[in-house]
Amino acid sequence: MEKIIVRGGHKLSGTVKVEGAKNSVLPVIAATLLASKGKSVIRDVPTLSDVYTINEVLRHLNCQVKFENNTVTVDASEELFVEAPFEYVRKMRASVLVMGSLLARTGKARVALPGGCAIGSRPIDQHLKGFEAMGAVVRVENGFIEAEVTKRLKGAKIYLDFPSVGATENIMMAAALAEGTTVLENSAKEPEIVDLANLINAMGGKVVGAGTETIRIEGVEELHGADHTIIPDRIEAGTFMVAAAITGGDVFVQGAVPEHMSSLIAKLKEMGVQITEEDNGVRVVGPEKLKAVDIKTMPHPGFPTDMQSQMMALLLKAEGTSMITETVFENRFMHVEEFRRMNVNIKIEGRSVIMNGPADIQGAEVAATDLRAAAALILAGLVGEGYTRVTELKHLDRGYVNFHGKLASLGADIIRVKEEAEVSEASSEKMITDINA
Ligand SMILES: CC(=O)N[C@H]1[C@@H](OP(=O)(O)OP(=O)(O)OC[C@H]2O[C@@H](n3ccc(=O)[nH]c3=O)[C@H](O)[C@@H]2O)O[C@H](CO)[C@@H](O)[C@@H]1O
Ligand SMILES: C=C(OP(=O)(O)O)C(=O)O
Repeated sequence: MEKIIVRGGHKLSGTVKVEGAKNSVLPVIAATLLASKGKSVIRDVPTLSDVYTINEVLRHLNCQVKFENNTVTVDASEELFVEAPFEYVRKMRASVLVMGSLLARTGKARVALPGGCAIGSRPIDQHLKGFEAMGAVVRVENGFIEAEVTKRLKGAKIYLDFPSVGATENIMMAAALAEGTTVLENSAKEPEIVDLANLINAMGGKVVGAGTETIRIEGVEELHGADHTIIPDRIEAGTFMVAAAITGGDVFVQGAVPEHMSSLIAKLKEMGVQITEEDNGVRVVGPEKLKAVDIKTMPHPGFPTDMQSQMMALLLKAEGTSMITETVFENRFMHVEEFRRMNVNIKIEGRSVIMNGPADIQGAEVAATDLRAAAALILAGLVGEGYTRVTELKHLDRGYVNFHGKLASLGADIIRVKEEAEVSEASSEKMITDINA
């Protein structure tokens, strides 16, 4: 098992470059299934375990997929298979995003039931409601969801009960090849939705209104491959902005798009963090003292749930009482228990947590409970007294490329080692002196 070891107390400075967005690339690769002609070339693809998983899903569905130099090339022109088995869906819930494209292309899709995960039960009823409205018959049998349509999907008017990101994406993909027009109301407005719509349009599709709450998709007979570059990852960018802020550092986050992060920028400014929008990125300067604020996660453009745990790390160091309310997922506070090992006092009250800072964070052995929790624990470790050792890095690798390496390049005292070879594999000169302290 691997672990990341971080020793707190270093201000970060320098430039860090943001990767392509994980939450964009997964639906975009799923959408390449829609192309019955030509190859799709997807650029700025991060080397994340989730990307390898979605590529495997496509290969399993009879596509040819190449991944080199941050570019994924997909040829989906052969007849497609229709089943995404449990082994992939278990690894990554976003595998369910192939369902809309498969159903539209082949008239059938079989996807293993995704089940819950550490952050909540995560049902997909809104995805299925959309497919049914377009004429599909949906069954759940033997642990699989099966959707089938006798002829072609038909455009429909669909209202989502909640602006679900995945449901908006899956329905958009299905509607792209349906007969007639689909109007999707109360759709998600995340930048990743706009990125997916841009790809579908580049493939010959007709999607308007992505990024607003009403999306109109006029179905076309056929789509072709396209060349598309993924937008920068606003959550990775936000995580490095918090890293700069928490250490009182000065970091340029290259590639960060401020318009994608207005709620985060507003909250960081309220806390006293200096943020300057520059050409091709944002510069973040952390203050001597951080101010406490309250945060409520919401669908975009509200505060992103995917930044909730990282903000919790930052608010632990703020002066005064802060409250975070999580409204998107019902169980996204698993990291609180791990933070408590670091000598901090966090109270959970229903869907909110309350903190009274600044905390005297102490290094500890902690385990990542999910992807963003992994990042948050490392962020806390950057300002902890002594060493923090973070395990369960499979979560981190789903969403961050070389996280420890990027932090080290900004001056953090951090290494990644095999657990049993903690000392011999340590590469940091600074840390190796008393790594077992
Ligand atoms: C790969 C990807 O892009 N993942 C992101 C996507 O996940 P994902 O697409 O799964 O998130 P959704 O927006 O669909 O889910 C938000 C909430 O709606 C509920 N829900 C969703 C669909 C449904 O049919 N029924 C239902 O009840 C979910 O359980 C959850 O409580 O958006 C989330 C919310 O911004 C982010 O945290 C994830 O990082
Ligand atoms: C929850 C997340 O991702 P996923 O939906 O892929 O689990 C995330 O990116 O924080």
